[in-house]
Amino acid sequence: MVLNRVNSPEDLKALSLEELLQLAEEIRSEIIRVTAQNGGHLASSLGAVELILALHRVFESPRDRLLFDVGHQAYAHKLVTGRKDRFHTLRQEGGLSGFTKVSESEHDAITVGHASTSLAHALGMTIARDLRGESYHVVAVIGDGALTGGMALAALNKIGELGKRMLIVLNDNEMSISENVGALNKYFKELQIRKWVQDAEKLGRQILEHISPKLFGLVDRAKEAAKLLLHQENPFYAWGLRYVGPVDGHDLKGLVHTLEHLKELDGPTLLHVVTQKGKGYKVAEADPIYWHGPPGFNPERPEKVAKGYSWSQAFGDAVTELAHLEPRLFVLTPAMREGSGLVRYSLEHPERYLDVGICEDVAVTTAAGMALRGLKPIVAIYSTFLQRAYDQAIHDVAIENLPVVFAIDRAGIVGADGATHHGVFDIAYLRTVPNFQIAAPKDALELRAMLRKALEVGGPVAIRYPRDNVERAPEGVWPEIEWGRWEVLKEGTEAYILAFGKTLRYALEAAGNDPRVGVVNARFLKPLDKEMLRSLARYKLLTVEDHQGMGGFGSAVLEALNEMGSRPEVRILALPDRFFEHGTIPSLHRQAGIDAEGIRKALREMGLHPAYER
Ligand SMILES: CC(=O)c1sc(CCOP(=O)(O)OP(=O)(O)O)c(C)[n+]1Cc1cnc(C)nc1N
Ligand SMILES: [Mg+2]
Repeated sequence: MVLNRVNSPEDLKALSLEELLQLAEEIRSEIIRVTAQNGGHLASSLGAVELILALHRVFESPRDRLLFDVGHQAYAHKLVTGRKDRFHTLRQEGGLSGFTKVSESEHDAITVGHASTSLAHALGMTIARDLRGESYHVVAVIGDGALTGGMALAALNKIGELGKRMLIVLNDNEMSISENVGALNKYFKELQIRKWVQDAEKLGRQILEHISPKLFGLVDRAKEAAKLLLHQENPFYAWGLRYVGPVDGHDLKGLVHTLEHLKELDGPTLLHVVTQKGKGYKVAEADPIYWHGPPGFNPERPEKVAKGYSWSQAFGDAVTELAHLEPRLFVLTPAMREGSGLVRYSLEHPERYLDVGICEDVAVTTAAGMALRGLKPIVAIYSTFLQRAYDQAIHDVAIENLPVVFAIDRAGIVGADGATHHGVFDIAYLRTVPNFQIAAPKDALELRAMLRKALEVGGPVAIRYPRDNVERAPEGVWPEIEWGRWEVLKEGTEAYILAFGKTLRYALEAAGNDPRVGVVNARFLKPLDKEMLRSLARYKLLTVEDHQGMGGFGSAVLEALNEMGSRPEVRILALPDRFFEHGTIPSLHRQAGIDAEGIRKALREMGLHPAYER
């Protein structure tokens, strides 16, 4: 096993080409083995194996800084930078992160999980390097999907202007999670046609050199002139970059040769490599969408695992039906068609569906444009990724009180993707924005009711729901809902648990059949149901939410009680002021004290000991 002899990137330098090729295969097997047991970003990491080995062969990490955009394709990087013995802990609680993470290794140049940040990071590093008179290399690997992000393109603009030495490697596999979108993506495809031209040219060159070196010189000069013409419209030239490629991203020998050459060049260079997402694992090559991030699987007989019916699917089914009832409805996604449950919708309503690419800011402001011209847009977006469009939500939607619905998926702790992906800030960052209304349904029926009503109430409405399974609601059923009204699910004589969203299940479990403890489905956070809150102010109150405590649902309840001059005993159960790493959702909820056990503990502390303890 070659991998056994690799404990740092330094060890790659001593390997022969055959050993490097052997190492690539061993790394592929290890990625498959561990992802099969832990789940993870399989296809992206399989596609980047040769590229990562070539980079570590040519550059000297950690002196040279290798940046991986999103960081989900970097499993090979982890394996050759001293973490192979811990690789089996990938994405497990207390184990290796599924992305690169500065605090995890000196070889991890940036902490990532959100896309399109690598180029601005690289820009900053080259400025720091030059200002401090240092001379290391800065290399940023960015996928074709991540390059659809506005901050990547804006950083390119600056990189090209400053002209500082750096290498940008565009890892082009024509895929985001779904098929990639955008004009640049189309252009890359054309360039790849040129790749076949290059291959033919290479063959022609060999023949010519064999026949007549003179003739070869003539043709070579003609080719250079043509190339200049052909490349004129190459946008990377307009961005002030040297463009090289496209080259085969799985040709380890060719990559090493090219990188050795590019390493010597000054200024910013973009190397366009063409890879196959899922390379080396038939099922992942055939279906890079499912195998982008599969849950565990049997590596010998890899089959798709049928997941339960999720909130995302409940949302997708609801909007697919709703579009038949409301012709002005339009659904937008920032590159998360599968994740947001929109495959069915996109097939049934292609003319009212838009994947803008990995650019949440564009999704929100495009929706604002649609709303200004009479459509009823719904932006389907993960809580964590909505953070990328906060100003757009305020500046382009809320100020004019536009009718844009935000279907916020993955609201709350999300599990193995960890701190970069937990959706635990959206209540705080939306609640303070005038005109925004915020709700959280208790089940799929209530989600349908809220979505339909949200299209009528006007103004920006955020409906948040968790990463979880949910009981399917019958098609065609659209229950009524009293907008802004909470729902008492269980009466109590001494205390009430006010639960927002997913934690309602924990509240009901904790209250059990204790007659002293009532439970409220506090499904509207803005507007808060102040009438019911006033009526409950004579009881002890316990709020519980899957969100940061600061600025969350509990804060809103306290502010409202203060406004009405009520001073009941109130306890807030929410996430403490720290980041939560990767782990299972139940375990992280337990750590945060917002699960049924945490609620029981809080009730005891409020003097409501369970009967068996009295
Ligand atoms: C992991 C994750 O959350 C990924 S990986 C990915 C596709 C990246 O495509 P790229 O071409 O860059 O890489 P490839 O997989 O190698 O093809 C997306 C959209 N996401 C979700 C996502 C959405 N929006 C933002 C801002 N960041 C992320 N990470
Ligand atoms: Mg890609």
